[in-house]
Amino acid sequence: MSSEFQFERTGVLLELQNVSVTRGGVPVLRDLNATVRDVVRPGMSQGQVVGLLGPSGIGKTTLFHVLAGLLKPDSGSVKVGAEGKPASPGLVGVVAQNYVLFEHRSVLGNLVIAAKQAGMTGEQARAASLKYLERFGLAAHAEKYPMQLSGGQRQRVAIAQQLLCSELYLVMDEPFSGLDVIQQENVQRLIQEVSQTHEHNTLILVTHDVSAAVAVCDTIWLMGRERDAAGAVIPGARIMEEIDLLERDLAWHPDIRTRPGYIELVNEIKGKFAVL
Ligand SMILES: Nc1ncnc2c1ncn2[C@@H]1O[C@H](COP(=O)(O)OP(=O)(O)OP(=O)(O)O)[C@@H](O)[C@H]1O
Repeated sequence: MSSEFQFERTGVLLELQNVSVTRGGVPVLRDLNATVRDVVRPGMSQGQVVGLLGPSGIGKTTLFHVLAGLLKPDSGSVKVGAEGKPASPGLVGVVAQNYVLFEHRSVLGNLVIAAKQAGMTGEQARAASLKYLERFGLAAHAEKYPMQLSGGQRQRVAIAQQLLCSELYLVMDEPFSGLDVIQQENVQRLIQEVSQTHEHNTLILVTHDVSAAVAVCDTIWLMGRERDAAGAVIPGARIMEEIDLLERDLAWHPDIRTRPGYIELVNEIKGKFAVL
């Protein structure tokens, strides 16, 4: 099936080339290759949402650190943006699972620091921060401290903060963890909104949650380990399969969870986990 939406995948925005990481003498990631291309949609500012999925212990967190520029691979490279710069903390925003914020500063203060870090003057930083607070439905909480926020509000502040201080590219660790279905749908909407604020915005979501990933992503990377001719597992994870949800017409639909093909794909991926 092909998408009912018009789109094209064009220039490379992220490239993992032969990335290998060994820990304690054991290969965790082995010669891993993957590419994110710019999704171009006529008349729309459309970003990219990639889900990084795999069974527990496969190496998702390790790859998350590599993508964030926080862990240098033993060999290979991660290049981001149209200019192919090496991934580094200033270029890549990181939304960790615990939504790290400065607890002794207000919500507005947290955002202003991030914006200044990106080189804005005080006045510009305040204006940009107020814009994000408005966009993320947080304007009424500007003067509150992080401990006075709900989990969902903290997550929105953390995303806004990272959007303010990094260029075009966010990695998020387990954004759906511990949420009920309604909260998941709110986060799903927020992710879609963020991905549509700038054409080059790319979000990479590291998650265990297959249903949520299929609901929100345009591409899924499935991590797993290869087997040798005798059937023995070869140490070190690779990206075994890239699933294009645009081609399957399973992206950008607000009613995705009820569309034909959605449940089938969720089950197909869960079935693959067992053998990865
Ligand atoms: N600092 C470390 N030293 C040695 N081994 C490590 C280290 N960090 C991770 N590992 C090993 O690397 C492998 C991958 O771990 P990682 O945390 O990346 O997996 P994961 O897919 O994120 O797991 P989960 O889904 O359970 O969080 C595991 O076998 C783990 O034991």
